[in-house]
Amino acid sequence: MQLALTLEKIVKRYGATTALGPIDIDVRQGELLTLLGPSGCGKTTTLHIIAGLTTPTEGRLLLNGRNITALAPPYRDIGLVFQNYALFPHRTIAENVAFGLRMRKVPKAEITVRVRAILNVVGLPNVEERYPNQLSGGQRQRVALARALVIEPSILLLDEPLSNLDALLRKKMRLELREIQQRLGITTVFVTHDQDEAFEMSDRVILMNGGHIEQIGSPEALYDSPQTRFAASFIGEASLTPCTIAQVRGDDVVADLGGGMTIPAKAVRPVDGVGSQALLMARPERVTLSEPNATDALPMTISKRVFQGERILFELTAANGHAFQCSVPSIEKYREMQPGLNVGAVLHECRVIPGA
Ligand SMILES: Nc1ncnc2c1ncn2[C@@H]1O[C@H](COP(=O)(O)OP(=O)(O)OP(=O)(O)O)[C@@H](O)[C@H]1O
Repeated sequence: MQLALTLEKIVKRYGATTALGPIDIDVRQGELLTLLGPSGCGKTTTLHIIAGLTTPTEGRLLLNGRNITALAPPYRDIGLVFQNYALFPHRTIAENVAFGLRMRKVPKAEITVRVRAILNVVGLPNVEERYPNQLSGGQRQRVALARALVIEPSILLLDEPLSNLDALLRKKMRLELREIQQRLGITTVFVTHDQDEAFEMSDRVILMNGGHIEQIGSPEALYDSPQTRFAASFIGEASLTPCTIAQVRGDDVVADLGGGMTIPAKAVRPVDGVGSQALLMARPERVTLSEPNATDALPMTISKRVFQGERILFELTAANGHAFQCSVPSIEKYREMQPGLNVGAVLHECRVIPGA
């Protein structure tokens, strides 16, 4: 595994307040790594430190093995795309895209060829002579991407690049962006607070919270094995219930939720043994409904029903008072189920987070 960029013990303090860190991040060659997390968690600060727009209070940055911590932004070999495009309004698209090449004193003839080529890559042939206000939001964002890519940077930084686009275009653009990133094989660090975007686009996701890293992993790993209460509640929908470990065999455990309710689950890391406290995570789409007395099913009552179009979300309440969410496809058999109905619920593929 080749590393493109390393953040070593990076800290950012404003006066007495630590906004970020210490954090360590390794960005692998060619991957798309996403910084995900709620507002104020430190995503932008991290990205700006990589770009050289913010100076870290402590720590080192290595780009392809070279220490760039003290290097000014233009010398960092980094392409940057912001959410507001930041195009020059009175310059043509060709001039906008050519900007970085002109700064680098690339010969004119070569600039023309490279600008045309990169506009083709982002799917915008024949717009060179237009001005930014003659393009749609999605097209402008592709111009901003072309401008960052034309200098052939070692690393591409994307700061919420899709957040100014409407929902439909956003969905289309994230697939396009990912496709371009993979085709070029360009190492990319992407900032978003949108989980769907992070999941669809990333090789790995860094979940941040309060200036520190909560968890790093593939989208699947984050979804399937959240390591903390925060990760379990931030990523996807989940019912989280305190439990006591009743049985342990490797990572297979039985969680005791009280009132005679026990549920088999997988521990996301070794538990502290029988009797230890943990958190049980059940994903709504992994709950199936059957008759109240079906084998293996837990007796519950539908306490709430939310019609969502494609799916129906039920809240189920067990006799011991614990509530669970259950998401089912919007088909006839479920449409008829209303609050007050007694059902049997099977909670599949539950996880146990030790000590959370
Ligand atoms: N110039 C500054 N002075 C003081 N504190 C700052 C400054 N810039 C950022 N912070 C603080 O640093 C923390 C991290 O901010 P940052 O902008 O990196 O968060 P973020 O995850 O990008 O949030 P958002 O999604 O809202 O952009 C926040 O608590 C913020 O208030």
